[in-house]
Amino acid sequence: MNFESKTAEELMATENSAETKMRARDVRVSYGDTEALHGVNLDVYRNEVLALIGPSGCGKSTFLRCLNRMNDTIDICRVSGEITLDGQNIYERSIDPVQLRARVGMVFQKPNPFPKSIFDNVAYGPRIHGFTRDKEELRQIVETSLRRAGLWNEVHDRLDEPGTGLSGGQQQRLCIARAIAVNPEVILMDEPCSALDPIATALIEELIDEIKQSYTIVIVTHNMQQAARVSGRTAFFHLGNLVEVGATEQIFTNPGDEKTQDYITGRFG
Ligand SMILES: Nc1ncnc2c1ncn2[C@@H]1O[C@H](COP(=O)(O)OP(=O)(O)OP(=O)(O)O)[C@@H](O)[C@H]1O
Repeated sequence: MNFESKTAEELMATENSAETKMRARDVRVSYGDTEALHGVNLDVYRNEVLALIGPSGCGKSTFLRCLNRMNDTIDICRVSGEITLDGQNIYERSIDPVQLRARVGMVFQKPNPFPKSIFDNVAYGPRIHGFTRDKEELRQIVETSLRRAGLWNEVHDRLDEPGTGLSGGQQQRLCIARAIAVNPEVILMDEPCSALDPIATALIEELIDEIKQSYTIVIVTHNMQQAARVSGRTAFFHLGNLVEVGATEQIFTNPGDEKTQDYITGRFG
């Protein structure tokens, strides 16, 4: 059987298997009276890079924000359906969204370092979550996170300087270091390179390639070459629906749906 072309029933059957890190079932999202996502079923596998692609306004970012309840912060937004992380419904009352966002971190389109020093940007999460017993442990976490984000060599001698003083690409790597510092399991990236030049973009793509062994990554991108370069699977969204999901190579060379074909060949979007 083709692993990538499971029916909804077969997907349900895998719900508790170790390969599924996050599972979305019949996810509907409305902003006020307007439904933006019309019942999405999608699994995110452990340690994969999953790319979400599709024309502007199709609901990629809306879906991404469901995965760590960032939509909770939008007053008019309503989410229904079920999303699980390791089998647990993340919309249960008992789930603290702040704790959830430590497990499912997020990197935004525009680098958004806090108006704090480089050190404090990375130390912020471990401090508020009480991860460290002493200053040395915190320093270690900051160094490790900056190293993993490929930024240590550029900033180790100016950790006290403001994060906002770095270049755009460095700021984005700082934001990745900040996400990594709380030891997340999943990292959501919402067009993380759209504000960056090609060199800074290449560095972020290399970084994604390096860190994917340790994290599950879901990335929204408008750049199809980027999806092809960084992801193992790609999901194509259109007008609030998930049209298809499959191995990236298959989606880009032999998509199952005409709409996907039209999008990847530039006929719309
Ligand atoms: N905060 C919001 N308030 C009202 N409507 C919203 C809000 N955010 C998104 N929408 C609407 O939901 C739909 C999906 O938007 P979303 O940003 O998820 O799409 P997208 O595929 O990520 O688009 P893009 O590629 O342009 O970022 C759009 O019609 C958009 O106008």
